[in-house]
Amino acid sequence: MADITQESANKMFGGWQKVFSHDSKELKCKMKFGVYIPPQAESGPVPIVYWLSGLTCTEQNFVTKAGAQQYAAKHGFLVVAPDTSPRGCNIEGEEDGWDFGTGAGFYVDATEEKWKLNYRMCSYVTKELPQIIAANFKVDSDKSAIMGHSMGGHGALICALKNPGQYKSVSAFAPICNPINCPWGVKAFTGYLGESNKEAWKEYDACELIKKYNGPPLEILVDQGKADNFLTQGQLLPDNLVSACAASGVPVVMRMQEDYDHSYFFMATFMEDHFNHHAKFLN
Ligand SMILES: N[C@@H](CCC(=O)N[C@@H](CS)C(=O)NCC(=O)O)C(=O)O
Repeated sequence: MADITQESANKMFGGWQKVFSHDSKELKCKMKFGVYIPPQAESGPVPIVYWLSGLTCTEQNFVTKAGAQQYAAKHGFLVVAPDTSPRGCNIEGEEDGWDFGTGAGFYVDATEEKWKLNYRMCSYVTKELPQIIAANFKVDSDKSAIMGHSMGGHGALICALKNPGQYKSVSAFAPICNPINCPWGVKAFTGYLGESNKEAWKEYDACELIKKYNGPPLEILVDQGKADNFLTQGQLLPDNLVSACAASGVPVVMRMQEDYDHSYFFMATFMEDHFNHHAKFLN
């Protein structure tokens, strides 16, 4: 294995849940990521599913709480779960809040002076990490999918929309659908991309990117809990995604789930459906 260090390994559903660390060239710091290696990887290259987590998460939240490994084992998918931001870069203000800086990279490549050296999560997820996975695991990179939760749901949508063809399918749980119009997104984009450059903001907004998407057909699956406190606070704006998809002819299945909240309990409940969705395009 080149350039990555195994931090942990646990046998699970016939495969292995592992965590690796490495020195990221994009982020210029040490990063960790989780990899579930399904039993099928012993006999040949397998498809890859990338998972992007939400605010405050590390690579651990998905690994320990989503219950996804059983479905990855069933379908034979390698599942990669990176951290949500650079860590320990000693940038002034990095640790001041839970919705900006550490744990809140927002999957953008920052352009503001203070952040632009390290906060390059878009390039990390779509370029550096896929290269590392291809170099170190028995995978078929042409068969990649991406999914995520909340800030990571936003990340999954924009990664798929900005890189036509790189991901065969995309899905999300409670994604931040329209960050340029919600408080979390406005705070993050102001900080990372600058207050005045609204055109740059649009390059990281799923509702804006859908308007100009011109790649292979994408069928988006979204689950959203109706009892999600961040839905009521206007952070997620799923209706805006449905409208943007309708206007652009991009198919989206938006499932509003009665009584479910924003947590991993909600996601674990519907995780199997998301893996079945990706299996339609990866197998
Ligand atoms: N910072 C708030 C909320 C943060 C939050 O809900 N984060 C979501 C993603 S937006 C999450 O996945 N948290 C970690 C977990 O539930 O394991 C808190 O800690 O109460």
